[in-house]
Amino acid sequence: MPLPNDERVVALANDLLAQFDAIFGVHPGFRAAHAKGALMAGVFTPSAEAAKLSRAPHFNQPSTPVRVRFSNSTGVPMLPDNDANADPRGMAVRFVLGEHKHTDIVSHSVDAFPARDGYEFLDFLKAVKATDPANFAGSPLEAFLGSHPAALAFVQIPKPAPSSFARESYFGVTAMEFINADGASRFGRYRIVPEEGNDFLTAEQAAAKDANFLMDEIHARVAAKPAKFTLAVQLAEQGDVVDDATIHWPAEREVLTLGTLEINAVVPDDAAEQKTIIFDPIPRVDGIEASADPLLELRAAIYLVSGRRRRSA
Ligand code: HEM
Repeated sequence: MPLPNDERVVALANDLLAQFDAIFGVHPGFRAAHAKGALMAGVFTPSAEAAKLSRAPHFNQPSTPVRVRFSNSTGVPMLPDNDANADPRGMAVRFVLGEHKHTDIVSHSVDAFPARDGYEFLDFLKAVKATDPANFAGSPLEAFLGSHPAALAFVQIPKPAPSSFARESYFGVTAMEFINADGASRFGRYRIVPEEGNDFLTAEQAAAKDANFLMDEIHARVAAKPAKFTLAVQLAEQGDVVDDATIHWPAEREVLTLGTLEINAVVPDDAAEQKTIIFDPIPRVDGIEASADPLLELRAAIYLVSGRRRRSA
């Protein structure tokens, strides 16, 4: 997972990291975003259709071990699981293809993102930091949302707390390019859907929960029986915009099942492994390429910078 060659991307990643620090505080040894999480182990089994879409190894071999990290939003490591700022939740998946060989999916629980690129996201974060929620009228955030419809739509999407990390759906948001053994290519966006279906809490139910209810629940659930998800991909048609995460494709686009994720074990040295593992939004595997969405290269840079800082703390 190298840093991009483009110095502007690396500089932007550092500016964004500084902005996360300004909003959430610096918490050595933790992620600058999605700081609180739980790391699990499991296995991915592909569907027969997966190999027709992509020649990537995990879509063509019988099964592949995975690491899965569920997380709360924000860079606050002790954030209560029932805090309204803990949504969207995160789900990061690593397909372990060999020693030092892997490919990842980094997804969250809304099918949207507030900004088209990192510069716009930085402006959004600056407006958040400069705004007192108690005095929203006339604030920098009100002005930003008034002139950025995708950001307004993102903040207005309901984000109820799930009853379990295993009762929530997760979305890759940015498009990837899938290439099969014949060289045929299709663009698509990942979605990860729980086998037991979505289940959300009302605000009153969430308020009655304790601060670690989701972390405790997923540990207990996985110790008792596997948590299962369907990995799917929404496929773009000719002419769909594939390099802008703020533009949605029509709901009727085909959704292809790629396989089943079965999470069946708690990682013994959870805290230490969470500190070490750095998920990568760019696939870096034969058969799946990053689209030209500018969020991808930028995210790869900031996850690496944030991850190296965490490891050295
Ligand atoms: C400009 C856009 C974005 C920025 C600047 C950003 C920033 C960050 C940072 C700094 C981290 C911590 C990385 C680490 O220390 O390992 C992180 C983690 C994460 N982000 Fe983003 N992010 C962006 C977009 C997104 C999008 C579009 C999604 C969902 C599709 C997403 C989902 C996540 C998740 C799930 C994690 C936790 C990964 C883990 O468990 O290690 N982010 N993000």
